[in-house]
Amino acid sequence: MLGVIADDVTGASDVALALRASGLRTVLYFGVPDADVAPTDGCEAVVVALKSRMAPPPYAVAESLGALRRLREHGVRQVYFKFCSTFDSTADGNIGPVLDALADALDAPAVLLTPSSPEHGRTQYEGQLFVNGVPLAESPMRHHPVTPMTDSSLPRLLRAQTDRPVELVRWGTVRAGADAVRAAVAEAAARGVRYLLADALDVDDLRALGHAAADAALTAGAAGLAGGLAHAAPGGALDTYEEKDPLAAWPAAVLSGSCSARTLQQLDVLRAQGRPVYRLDPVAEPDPAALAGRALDWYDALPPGSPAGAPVIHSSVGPGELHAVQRALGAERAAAVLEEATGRIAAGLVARGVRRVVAAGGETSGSVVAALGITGAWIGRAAAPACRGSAPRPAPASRCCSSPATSAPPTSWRPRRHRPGPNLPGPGPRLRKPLHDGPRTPPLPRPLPHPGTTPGPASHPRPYLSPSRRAPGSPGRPPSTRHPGPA
Ligand SMILES: Nc1ncnc2c1ncn2[C@@H]1O[C@H](COP(=O)(O)OP(=O)(O)O)[C@@H](O)[C@H]1O
Ligand SMILES: O=C(O)[C@@H](O)C(=O)COP(=O)(O)O
Repeated sequence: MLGVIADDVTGASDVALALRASGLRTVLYFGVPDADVAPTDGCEAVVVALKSRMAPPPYAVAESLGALRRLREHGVRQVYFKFCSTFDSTADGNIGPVLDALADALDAPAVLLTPSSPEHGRTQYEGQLFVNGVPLAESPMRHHPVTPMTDSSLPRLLRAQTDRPVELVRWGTVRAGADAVRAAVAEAAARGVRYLLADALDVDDLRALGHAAADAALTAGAAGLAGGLAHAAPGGALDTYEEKDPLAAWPAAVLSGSCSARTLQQLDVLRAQGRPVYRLDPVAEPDPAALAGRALDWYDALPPGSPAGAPVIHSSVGPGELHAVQRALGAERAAAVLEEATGRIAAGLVARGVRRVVAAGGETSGSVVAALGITGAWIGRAAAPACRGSAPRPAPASRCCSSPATSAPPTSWRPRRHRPGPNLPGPGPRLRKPLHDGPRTPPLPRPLPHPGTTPGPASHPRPYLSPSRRAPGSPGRPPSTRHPGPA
């Protein structure tokens, strides 16, 4: 069984989707599963979503090792560390430190890795990372609010984060197939090389790499290589999806904290459709609870039965406005205020009857999932490229987390009509069984208390919020909101 440790929520759902699309019955946990949960019953792949991408390295390492321990207790022998296809990180980490810790724990001699994910427009050639054909440092990722990427050289980026030797597996070797890659890895490992960044331009390259790493204890990368590994994995028999659409017809809302170029395009489309749109302004109101309160007041004032479509609450802005906010509040504080406020808004919307939350942004989705107390999910069909539907437990809302970086251009995406909170009937539709996977699907996992939280169904993963990222007086985590009816 394959175990995946992912550094954020959207990355985790991205990789889970890649595994599911390759036919592996895949379960996704938000946070490290509790010790007495048997997440592997009936699963061929288990994904643990952490919120460690932007945390201090020691926290990211500890969380990743906690996830590894739990996965191993449940029979996982092969581990994939999922990081972002745009290598989102700082010079301190967290990709290098987490790789080092996992490689030591698994006694992995040399680790094959690549952020290449051609399905999402990411390719690696001669160790350079391209985003839709543009070098990473020239792509919109250079403006990321927290991890701006200003270098396209993957060896240079990784070497800044680890002392261990890093080399490339060049495209010619990858193209020569799995045996050639295996030989190159063995030869490099014998010379003491520890990380091999593999070029990959298309799905055939990723499959060659997946087959080459089929027996490796540790492999790493984005969703692309995970798909290659799944292709090489035994099992993979789950080839049909139930046709039911779990996301249809329930009250919906869109929450966006991503400032990616793609998200801004998507928001433009929603505005052009005439949807009610509310922008969070953390400079005008830096208290997360009050900021959330203002947004919920706006939501409550929407006319009942508005045909305009699902309302949108966002903080997404282009680079100019982003820098203005960050100058006023500091980048970390702005992010912390907005993440906490967005979690509170998600909880408030669910309390008002919203049952479908579309969340844009990895950190943002992490806050939403934590605030809603969603602890695990079976993976369903992609609602759109890089936009995942899942059936969560406990189930205050169905959700769909979108990775702005990898999601589809905004063409026809159209959440259903908005039905405002005050006039809603009681509980929304219930999820009677895991969606999509049909009769062979095992029962959903029990709720997963995060280490350090009170065990039991009311607890949920605690996202990382360092004291410096918390707004003054903020508890660091919004209160959990329970579904008004049974899950
Ligand atoms: N207007 C804003 N000003 C400052 N920071 C912002 C603003 N809007 C969003 N952010 C922060 O930027 C970060 C975006 O990260 P994330 O949600 O992971 O999106 P992405 O998937 O695009 O990386 C979050 O921490 C979010 O709170
Ligand atoms: O690999 C990717 O690009 C995605 O799976 C991913 O990690 C998305 O992160 P966000 O852009 O923060 O949503």
